[in-house]
Amino acid sequence: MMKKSAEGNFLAGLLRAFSYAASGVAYCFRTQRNLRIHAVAGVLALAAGFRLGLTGAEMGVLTLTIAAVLVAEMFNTAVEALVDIVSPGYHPLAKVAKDVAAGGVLVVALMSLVVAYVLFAPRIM
Ligand SMILES: Nc1ncnc2c1ncn2[C@@H]1O[C@H](COP(=O)(O)OP(=O)(O)OP(=O)(O)O)[C@@H](O)[C@H]1O
Repeated sequence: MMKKSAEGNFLAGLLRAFSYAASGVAYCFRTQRNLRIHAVAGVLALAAGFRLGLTGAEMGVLTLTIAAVLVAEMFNTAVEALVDIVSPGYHPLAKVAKDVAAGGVLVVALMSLVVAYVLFAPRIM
């Protein structure tokens, strides 16, 4: 009896954690235009990958690259929210935090263009 209720608590906790995480994803999609643009670009890239016959490993690399861009956008959103709580007024370190988080998104987005070129250029040319 005790064991069953412990399992129930475990499952309920797991479900609760999942629903918090899902609401974080939903928040980002609702409020972040760049994330929506990146997600659409990612879906188009995956469709093009299937159409052009990328191998399984290539599709894996493409998927991980798309995920890296989306995750960077989400962490950027989290950093922005934290900075806005901690430092609603101007602070040079708040600027550093936001600029570095945005820079991380820029780096991974630029690298994703390189990955797209390496994967798609040989198929297209
Ligand atoms: N509290 C602050 N102190 C100092 N500089 C800030 C502060 N808040 C924002 N900034 C500067 O303004 C820039 C834009 O900040 P903002 O919060 O508007 O983010 P954003 O990049 O426009 O993101 P989004 O439009 O997705 O909310 C930051 O990158 C940073 O350089």
